[in-house]
Amino acid sequence: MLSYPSFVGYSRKLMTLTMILKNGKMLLGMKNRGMGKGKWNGFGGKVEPNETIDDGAKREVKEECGLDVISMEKIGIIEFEYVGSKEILEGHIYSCYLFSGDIIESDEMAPIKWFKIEDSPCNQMWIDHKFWFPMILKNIPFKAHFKYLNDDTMLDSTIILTNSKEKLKEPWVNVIIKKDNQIILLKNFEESNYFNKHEKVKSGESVEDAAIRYLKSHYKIHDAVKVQKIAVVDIEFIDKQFIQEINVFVLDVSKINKYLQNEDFRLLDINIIQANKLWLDNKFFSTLLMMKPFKAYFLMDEDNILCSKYDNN
Ligand SMILES: COc1nc(N)nc2c1ncn2[C@H]1C[C@H](O)[C@@H](COP(=O)(O)OP(=O)(O)OP(=O)(O)O)O1
Repeated sequence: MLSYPSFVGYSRKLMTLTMILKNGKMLLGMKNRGMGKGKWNGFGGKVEPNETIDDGAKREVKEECGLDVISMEKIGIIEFEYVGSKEILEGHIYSCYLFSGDIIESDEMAPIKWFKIEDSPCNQMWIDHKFWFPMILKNIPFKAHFKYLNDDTMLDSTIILTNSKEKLKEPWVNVIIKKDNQIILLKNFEESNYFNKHEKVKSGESVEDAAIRYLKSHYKIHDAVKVQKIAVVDIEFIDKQFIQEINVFVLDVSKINKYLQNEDFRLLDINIIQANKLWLDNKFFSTLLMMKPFKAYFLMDEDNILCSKYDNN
């Protein structure tokens, strides 16, 4: 369901961006002019007409921070689009762990500093950085598109992993019980993200049967209970070889009390859920509670969402 935009009729400008890394740190320079002025970034710029993209990347590193690249690896290609422009900036993104020489600040980039990866100055960097940097660290090839309204407002992002052999899908279920304006959480719900734990679908079992099994194992429910499948959510972790397919069912018990007698659960107001960190993102619960079937896709690095897409058709 993850569709990637195409740019027929657009011109392209080739650019490079090299992230220099060493011992858990990355080298960043503060851009003092032109594109990205006032932002910390890796080193790079436009590819010149008579050079290869790799050579352009090495030249820019030398010009902007004085270092000679000994070896580098291209990890991703990012297409940057600005609303209203018919030019795509095609950024070739490299990692470099082997280099020589001394750091020399340039007119264009100063100061230049090593930052611990976990202390990167995110709020003074391009918004897109946090979405693709995990792939640089884990050496996972990717292709991405980021659509900007202006330098500080991103409207849309798409990331696809380009090395993925077709990943296998692993079906799971989850059942949300809704009572009026409240959601029922089981005692073992994930405190951090307000969601009951998912249950794996057994081999040969339908997702519908798994949903009923899930309900029966947690609540005293009537055999004839009707659950409604509302969402299929594909969750791809960048470093796992399978995609978790969560089939999310909803059981609305607003008018039926008998299912919920003597149970060990907690009721949570939807407004409270929406004001807090939710399972996945802010849009998920509100879309779910509209009760119209939808599909969603999330690309994750541990707990961080790198890309999310909804398909409500
Ligand atoms: C739009 O979002 C961007 N995100 C990120 N992470 N990086 C970006 C974005 N737009 C541009 N960049 C990078 C790509 C290049 O590394 C530099 C821009 O290079 P510049 O335009 O300064 O190119 P130069 O050839 O160095 O420019 P001069 O002609 O001034 O030498 O930023």
